Amino acid sequence: MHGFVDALPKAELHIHIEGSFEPELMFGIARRNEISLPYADVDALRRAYAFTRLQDFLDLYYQGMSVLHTEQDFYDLAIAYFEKAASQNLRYAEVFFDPQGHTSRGVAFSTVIGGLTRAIADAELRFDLRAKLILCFLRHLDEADAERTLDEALPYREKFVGIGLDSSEIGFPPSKFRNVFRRARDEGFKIVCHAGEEGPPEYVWEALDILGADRIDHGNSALQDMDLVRRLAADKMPLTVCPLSNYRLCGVPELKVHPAKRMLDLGLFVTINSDDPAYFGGYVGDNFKAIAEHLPLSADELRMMARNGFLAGFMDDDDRARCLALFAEC
Ligand SMILES: Nc1ncnc2[nH]cnc12
Ligand SMILES: [Zn+2]
Repeated sequence: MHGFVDALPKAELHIHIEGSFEPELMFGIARRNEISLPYADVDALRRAYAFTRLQDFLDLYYQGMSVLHTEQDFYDLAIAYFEKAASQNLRYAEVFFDPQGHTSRGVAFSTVIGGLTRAIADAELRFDLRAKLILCFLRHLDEADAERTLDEALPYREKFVGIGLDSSEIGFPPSKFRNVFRRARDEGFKIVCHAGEEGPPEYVWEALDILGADRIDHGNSALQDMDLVRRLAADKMPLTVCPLSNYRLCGVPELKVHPAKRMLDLGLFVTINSDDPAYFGGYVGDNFKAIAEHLPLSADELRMMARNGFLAGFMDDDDRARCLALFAEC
């Protein structure tokens, strides 16, 4: 099964670039910027990656990203992700970034987007991997902050395809951001939203009906509401499911009870993604292998989920046809 998974061409639509920050690179960049991290070494930092819920992880995620300052730092972060993911046959990625996590520390928006877009251009040449950016608002901040971030981003509008919503979920419903997402939609951006990772099915309804989401990031709690399941299935709404993330954040006690198989059986449109691979112990291929090992999935189901990643990507029809042709051989 591992050889089959290795050979599958993969797309991932749910990867936070700041969550791909491996401890070795983090220490290297911290040293370069003369910043000290509150851990003795890489092993001590990795030992801290024992999470019981989303917020435990987010606390370390924001601490880790705080060593990123220069355009080169963002380039190094992104090119390392592309190189690693390409080694697992990643061919297409839509990459989230959290500008407020950087601009709030005095790093210019142009520095962040400059480094990321330079890495995307190099990844295409070096790894035959195409990537696009999705700008995410932090939902623990207020809507006015998201509005200011959108204003700041609009001069760079050609450099990203969508707008998303991430960070702490419970207590921060999508409806809190209805105005800024209406503006983002009117500006022509695709909309994605983390919903149902830890939060209730109502947040998934809000992402659909109030934000107008084109995809739902996670969506696990939708399984608690059969009307919502029927709606998601009828709309062929893509769910960007993240098995190792759910396991490491204790959303599921064991991978063998991960809902990916149940979602497929209910007719949902499932894609497989890594979320924050440096923190959750695996890149996109590792996520496919984890579910292939622990769930009763057929080769056809694994292939379908890999194809779904390309079907749900925000790319034009020619690019999609080129990507889907990769499946002719597997
Ligand atoms: N899994 C996740 N959920 C919400 N916000 C995030 N930001 C980075 N990873 C996240
Ligand atoms: Zn995420």
